Amino acid sequence: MDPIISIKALSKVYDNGFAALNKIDLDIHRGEILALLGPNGAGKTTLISTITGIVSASSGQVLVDGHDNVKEYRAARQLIGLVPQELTLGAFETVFNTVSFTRGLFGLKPDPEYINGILKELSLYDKRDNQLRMLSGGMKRRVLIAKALSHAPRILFLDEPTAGVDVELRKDMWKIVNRLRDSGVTIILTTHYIEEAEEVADRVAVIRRGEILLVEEKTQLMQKLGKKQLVVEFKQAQDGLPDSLNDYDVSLSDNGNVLTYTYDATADATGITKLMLLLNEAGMSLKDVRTTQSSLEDIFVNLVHQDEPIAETAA
Ligand SMILES: Nc1ncnc2c1ncn2[C@@H]1O[C@H](COP(=O)(O)OP(=O)(O)OP(=O)(O)O)[C@@H](O)[C@H]1O
Repeated sequence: MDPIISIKALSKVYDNGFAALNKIDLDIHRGEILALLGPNGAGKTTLISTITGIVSASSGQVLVDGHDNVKEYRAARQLIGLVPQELTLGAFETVFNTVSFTRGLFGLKPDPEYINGILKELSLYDKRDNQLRMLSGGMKRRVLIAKALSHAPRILFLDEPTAGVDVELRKDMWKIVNRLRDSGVTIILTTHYIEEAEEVADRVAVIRRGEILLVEEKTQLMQKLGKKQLVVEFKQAQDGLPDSLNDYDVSLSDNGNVLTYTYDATADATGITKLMLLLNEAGMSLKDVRTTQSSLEDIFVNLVHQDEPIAETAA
């Protein structure tokens, strides 16, 4: 199937000479949830802004369902809903009118029933006649989501949707994301909450210094890069390990009380059965055994912070 968004050699150099995107190539599949992960300043917002036409690219091309996002801006933009990171709303308009007006900007006929449905889903319905300036920050964020959905877009961009929002909104947001996904909407989100990406995304793209480091199915990424460890606790501390374990990636810790074996969980033979036999033969009695698996967060930190000092994390 054709990608719904096709990005080719996309670069952005800001007026001050800073290169925020460097020849990005990325295909976004129809109906997927793609999480864009990257440290602060990696270029996530610039990428989203360039695709949605808020920022102009320095070179390269973006096709949105076949429409060039510059030459056929209206056709491309029509397909896209964007929930920006910043609260960008007027003050005196009412909730309902703001959302309805945004729909009108896309050249669509008013549809109060549809708009009211969105407002209900976002717990904004009883505030529909309130002026925006009367709303709390969380409620304003809900209005931004309602605006983004006002023209029933086929593609939804969420830039840091849950940064600083309360638990209720986070839950509502994932409910909406799931409903949209079930109806075939493609969703691209940036997040600092890696466990969120781990939970909701189908694919993960890691971006660093304006370059895509990798883009991969989440489950494959975790299998490929995720290491599994078997942790064995002994009944008695061990002075060292027998030679029979020389071929194993094992280490002793905790004053000889704990052995850790790192293995590839995707391999046909993990070596665990043999290892257990060898430990038994060596007379090493076990008190406890458990396994641990590296999370997407471990993988991400390893990837992104290779050869550079640890950057700031969560916004
Ligand atoms: N208008 C601008 N002019 C010059 N540099 C800019 C401009 N906007 C962003 N940048 C720089 O481009 C880089 C990428 O910024 P961007 O906001 O895209 O990153 P991000 O990955 O979204 O970061 P964060 O996670 O902090 O939101 C940063 O170094 C930023 O300082």
